[in-house]
Amino acid sequence: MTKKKVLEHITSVGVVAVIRGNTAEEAYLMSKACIEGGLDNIELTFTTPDADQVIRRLRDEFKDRAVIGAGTVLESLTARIAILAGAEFVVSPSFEEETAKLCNLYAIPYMPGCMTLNEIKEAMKLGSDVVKLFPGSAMGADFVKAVRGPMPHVQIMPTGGVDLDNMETWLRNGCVAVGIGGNLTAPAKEGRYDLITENAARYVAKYKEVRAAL
Ligand SMILES: O=C(O)C(=O)C[C@H](O)[C@H](O)COP(=O)(O)O
Repeated sequence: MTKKKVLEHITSVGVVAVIRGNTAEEAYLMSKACIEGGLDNIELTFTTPDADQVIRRLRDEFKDRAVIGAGTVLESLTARIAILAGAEFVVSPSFEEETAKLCNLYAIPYMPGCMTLNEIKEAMKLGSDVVKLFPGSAMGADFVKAVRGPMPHVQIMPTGGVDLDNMETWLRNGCVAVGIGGNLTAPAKEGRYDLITENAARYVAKYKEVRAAL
């Protein structure tokens, strides 16, 4: 998929599943459960053991059904490994210039975590079409509304503490998408992947409902 199509897909589904597995198998099963629930933007984080192999496995199995990216990419070497494994987008908890350049070189969307206007500006100057607000819970949805005053063109995706209850406020304040980890995948602790599928379907439906009302 082209960079443009990946970004369109992320912002049209509006929800990114942040997958942080204790094992590679758990991360694979979490991702599969989300895709089965219609949440087909998968951010496979690099705290997961053998994350690159999980990305490759997901790409092989779901390449026509889902967009598979990499999360918790702390530096450009990890970004390159992720891209070689098939990652179609790259997410970091902070902004990292070398990673931005590397992603641009391979035409891969880079969504870095930003907490200040200067970080957002630097990320956009280096080609990030969507910036992640992280940790979203520490900043709050009012931050997004305020930033979009002077910068109405900025596309923000909050991550960290987003759930089914506060998602609407984030979207109403101007976010283009949200990233959701723990609140989506918690049932994996009891091996209840069926509940992850249900959660995923709820998040996708909620996004559609809120977007239609905006
Ligand atoms: O490391 C990254 O690149 C990340 O994307 C961090 C994640 O956004 C959060 O770990 C998800 O936070 P929760 O939804 O509260 O579980």
